[in-house]
Amino acid sequence: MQNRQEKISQVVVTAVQMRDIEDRIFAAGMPVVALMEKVAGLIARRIQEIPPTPLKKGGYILSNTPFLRGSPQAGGSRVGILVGPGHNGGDALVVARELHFRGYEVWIYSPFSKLKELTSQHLQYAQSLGIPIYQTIEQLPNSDLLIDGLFGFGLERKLTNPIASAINQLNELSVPIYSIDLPSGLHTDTGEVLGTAIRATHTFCLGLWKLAFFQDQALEYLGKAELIDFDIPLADVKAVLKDAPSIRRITPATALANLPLPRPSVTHKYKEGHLLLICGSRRYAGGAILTGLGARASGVGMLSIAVPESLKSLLVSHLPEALIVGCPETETGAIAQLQLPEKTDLSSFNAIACGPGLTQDATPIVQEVIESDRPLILDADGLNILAQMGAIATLKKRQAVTVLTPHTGEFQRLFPDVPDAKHDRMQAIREAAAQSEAIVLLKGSRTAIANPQGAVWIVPESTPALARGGSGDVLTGLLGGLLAQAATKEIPIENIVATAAWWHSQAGILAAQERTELGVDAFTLTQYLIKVLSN
Ligand SMILES: NC(=O)C1=CN([C@@H]2O[C@H](COP(=O)(O)OP(=O)(O)OC[C@H]3O[C@@H](n4cnc5c(N)ncnc54)[C@H](O)[C@@H]3O)[C@@H](O)[C@H]2O)[C@H](O)CC1
Ligand SMILES: [K+]
Repeated sequence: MQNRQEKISQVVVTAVQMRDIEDRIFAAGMPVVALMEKVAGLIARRIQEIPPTPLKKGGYILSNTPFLRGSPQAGGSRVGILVGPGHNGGDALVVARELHFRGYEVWIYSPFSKLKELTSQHLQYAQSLGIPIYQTIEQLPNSDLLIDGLFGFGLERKLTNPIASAINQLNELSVPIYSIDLPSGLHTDTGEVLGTAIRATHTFCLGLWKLAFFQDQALEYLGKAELIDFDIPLADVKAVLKDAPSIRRITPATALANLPLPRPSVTHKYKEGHLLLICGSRRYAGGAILTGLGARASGVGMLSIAVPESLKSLLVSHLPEALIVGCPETETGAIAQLQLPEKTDLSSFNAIACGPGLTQDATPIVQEVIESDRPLILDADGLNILAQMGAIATLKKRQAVTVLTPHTGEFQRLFPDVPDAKHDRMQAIREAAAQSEAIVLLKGSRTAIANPQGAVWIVPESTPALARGGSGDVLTGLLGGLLAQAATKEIPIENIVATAAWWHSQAGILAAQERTELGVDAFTLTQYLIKVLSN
């Protein structure tokens, strides 16, 4: 049985779901005022614990501000608290009061004339304590740290002046900003910037992860994100989420539950999955090698790689364990025809992964594998060819599972009529998966996966080091190898896809830690896959 904390860390909610969960807690008797006190108390404690971080703006380290280190009086830590009209502002005011009593030099910026009742009471008390309160941005004294409690999940509309311009000016200060719940100005679900938004160095997400934390467009505003768990009962989470298609963060515990894939002590290579990779062309030979090396790391029992004849010896030298199938090639050096060894046809394989480096000249091969009854991963040119065939109609005819692994550009070519993936990635992949009846893995800073039933899995951490040619080929091979093995082991395919995406990101993170972000070329990445498991 997973413990409560692990379960909570997998949940991702929308603003409406969060409000419904909160309402159940209040209806059950928890006083609003007590919950705010508890939540803000936890935030205040975390603020005092966090070591000073170098402030990065535009990629440059500006200063190493010694705020909140050691005795606040000695450090002279000055903390500015930004207070909005709702309960996000109320949280901020409780933090202000706590830090004031811990000896910090606190001031409050409260630009709104109308506040919710509880927020207004906390402001009144702060004033009675002698904490200075300012209404306009021009009056604000210097500070070592800002706490952003302007808006939380209650932000409904675009920010306008004067608050929008105040936020822009605050962002310009070379001062770290810690946001409460989420950076003010971000849409809680889409992560869209509503006019403007606070650029936080650190964000305390309250209670449950909100969807915005995994939307690419929000990432540069969030800084370092952490969950403040304030003991939301699991029963309330379940009660609210039961009918909604679930969105889950892939945690180390969930991914590692499948890794390495279980292998009985008595087995043989064909029982541990047989993967067929179809990849490469004279023009793109490296893609085939990288896909093969990704598959190697998966531990797949048997690996066959179909490439144009002229690439055969190259592939053999890089992957001596694989069966390299040299195929007749077009004048341009693409695979012209799949020529599998005698007594072998596509039904000999547990899974097929097709696409990296093929070029569009390999269209007949892609059509052939789509028509097969094998579990299939399509990537790169496999996706471009599918887009030309009409993705939705073509995929709906398949009998076996299909996994698509597009980046945003490929996604738009595949699904031109699905709402823009740049606006709301989760919604876009959900619709694409539902319409095509395929599993859709959308690559990005936070890769997300949807199944046709509407469930979504999110890779919660990654590294920009993976934004590099060939890194997707490695994922395709890895995923293919896992899928071929899973076909023999009754593990749900979605779990395998999520596991592969998590593993790939973790290898990037580990490689970047050891070699810097610049040192993670795709070949190096393949060498870190096993290290993720053996570390
Ligand atoms: N999740 C929990 O269980 C807890 C949440 N807490 C905190 O409360 C906020 C949500 O509070 P709420 O009052 O509902 O909303 P906000 O503070 O985000 O602000 C809404 C407030 O702002 C007005 N408004 C909305 N859009 C605009 C706009 N564009 N311009 C101006 N004003 C706007 C709106 O009318 C409301 O008055 C949550 O994030 C947590 O921080 C609890 O404290 C603890 C439990
Ligand atoms: K906020």
